[in-house]
Amino acid sequence: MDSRNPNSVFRVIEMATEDRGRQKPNVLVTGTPGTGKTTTSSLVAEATGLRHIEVGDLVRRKNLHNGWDENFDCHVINEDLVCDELEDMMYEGGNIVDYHGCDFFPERWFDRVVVLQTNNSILHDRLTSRGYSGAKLTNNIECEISKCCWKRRESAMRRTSWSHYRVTPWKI
Ligand SMILES: Nc1ncnc2c1ncn2[C@@H]1O[C@H](COP(=O)(O)OP(=O)(O)O)[C@@H](O)[C@H]1O
Repeated sequence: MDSRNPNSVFRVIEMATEDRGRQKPNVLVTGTPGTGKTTTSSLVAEATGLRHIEVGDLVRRKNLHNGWDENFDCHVINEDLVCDELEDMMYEGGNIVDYHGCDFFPERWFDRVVVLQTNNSILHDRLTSRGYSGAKLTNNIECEISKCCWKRRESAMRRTSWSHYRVTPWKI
């Protein structure tokens, strides 16, 4: 998917609105860090008026975590606090939730799940330039190669319709 192309952007939303009775759809955008979730979600949100919820940012701003993981250089997310924080917004509908995991979200929240992937060497460069190294870098690249996010979607969101996109990097 070219995330700057309005046709492919709107296709995701059209498919979501068809699926359930909510007035506005809730879409989960998942994939390994660096695959383009935040970039794509914010473009879709801008084009559609849906609310973009970047879960990592929400966790930092609202302290929805159990401290800092020194090994992986990230917060240890408190899944219960995150779900409590999101529940009312998800009930209302009209959200694009952007997170690399999906297995702790209630499946009833979502009308569509979108899994993003990108080329592994591009992903490696993006994560390196983001400062990832050592186990954190290896872990994420291995996760992408073994399609972890895809598999998690399969087991955690098995009844929800879904799309998989290999995001085409735009030329700079
Ligand atoms: N389609 C794209 N083409 C080129 N660069 C992209 C594309 N999507 C994302 N990027 C770049 O890749 C990097 C990671 O994107 P980001 O949206 O932050 O990924 P994620 O949210 O999955 O961690 C950013 O520097 C972003 O500008």
